[in-house]
Amino acid sequence: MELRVTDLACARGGLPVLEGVSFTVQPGRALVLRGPNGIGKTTLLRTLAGLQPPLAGSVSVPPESMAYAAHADGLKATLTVTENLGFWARVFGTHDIEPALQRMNLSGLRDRLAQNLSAGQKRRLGLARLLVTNRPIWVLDEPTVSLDTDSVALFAGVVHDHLKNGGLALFATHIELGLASADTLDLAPFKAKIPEEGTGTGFDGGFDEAFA
Ligand SMILES: Nc1ncnc2c1ncn2[C@@H]1O[C@H](COP(=O)(O)OP(=O)(O)OP(=O)(O)O)[C@@H](O)[C@H]1O
Repeated sequence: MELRVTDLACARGGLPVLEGVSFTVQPGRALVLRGPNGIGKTTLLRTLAGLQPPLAGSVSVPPESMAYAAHADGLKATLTVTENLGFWARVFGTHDIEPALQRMNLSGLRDRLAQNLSAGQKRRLGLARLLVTNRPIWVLDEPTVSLDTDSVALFAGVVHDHLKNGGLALFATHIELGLASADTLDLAPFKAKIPEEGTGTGFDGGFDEAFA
């Protein structure tokens, strides 16, 4: 199943962020979204994953085909590693969590509460969740944050296998994952022209600048 995005426009906090975004990702391929902080990588991924509606344009596959992993790991703090994975396996209709535990090197931590995991271990659990979703399209926002070198390599291997099995992946990341088949898309040309620009206030319409 290919992912085709056509003339997509998206907004955050009521302001247009990106417009005219078009690309296609074929099965077995990965696309890395690039661009400076605040350009709209997270906003685009959230829109693709169906967490917010687009302002315009279309996405060729439904959100139900996608597994989305955001900055926040979305873990249940008071459940153990296996309970967390079991929960997600039930949500996504799969059963066997053992391969995911082993693949993300979590077997030795299976009975630890999620709240007692280190940042990198939490991240590995968040990524193990991808493996129990059984969904063909992975939409990943900065998936390697907090991971050490070994864990980044582990994760790259998991993504590689996903692509080899006909899945596809979309990332926002500044880290080089060493995936031979990864293409990149620079989002700078798609920055939305917003009315606040050029009013002489020096404020470019972004909220992060307002609170800096
Ligand atoms: N909840 C929000 N309400 C209002 N504006 C927001 C909100 N979240 C983000 N924004 C703004 O929307 C714009 C796009 O943010 P987004 O998080 O998509 O960028 P990004 O490219 O993912 O950035 P980074 O590389 O820093 O993660 C930024 O100007 C940001 O300040």
